[in-house]
Amino acid sequence: MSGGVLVAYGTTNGSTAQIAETVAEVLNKAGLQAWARPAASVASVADYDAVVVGGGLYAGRWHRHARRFVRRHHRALAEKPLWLFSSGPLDASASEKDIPPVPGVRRAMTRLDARGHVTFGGRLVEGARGRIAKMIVRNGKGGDFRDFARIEEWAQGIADELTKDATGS
Ligand SMILES: Cc1cc2nc3c(=O)[nH]c(=O)nc-3n(C[C@H](O)[C@H](O)[C@H](O)COP(=O)(O)O)c2cc1C
Repeated sequence: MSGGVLVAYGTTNGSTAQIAETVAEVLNKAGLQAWARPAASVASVADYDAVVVGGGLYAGRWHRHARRFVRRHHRALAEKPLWLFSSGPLDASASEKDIPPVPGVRRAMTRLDARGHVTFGGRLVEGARGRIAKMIVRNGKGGDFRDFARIEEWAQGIADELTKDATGS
């Protein structure tokens, strides 16, 4: 590994960004170079050895910046080790069972031959942007359902796989 790992994310209220930062931190601690970046800010993925893409879920779809990212860079992504994650459910379900990718993300996985996908719980708290978001919080249905132990464990799996690729062992 020389070019490092890009962890690109699409977020509205910042919680997916924090998941991406955590993934990058675990990869860095494992001795890989990794950077978490907003998906909309990435001009090219050519210089990275591997990519992780994450998006918050909105109305059954990935955040539009994550969708655009995989569309725009699909040729290059198809050639690299790639993992995807989604962040959404505002309950404990994502910690209790494996939640499959939404249809659009499943299609991206197949097209790009992604190595894995996981759905993490989401977060929606006071100050969230948007009318519906505010309504959900006001009705007491918000909260922080991100499971950082699970996020770290998933990221460690990526680190192990990339290290194995690099050493050939
Ligand atoms: C308008 C709206 C629609 C949402 N739709 C979904 C959904 O379809 N599936 C889901 O699991 N979570 C859904 N959520 C929850 C968000 O995905 C969750 O809050 C997530 O953590 C947001 O990520 P972000 O903070 O990075 O933007 C929705 C939230 C809002 C406000």
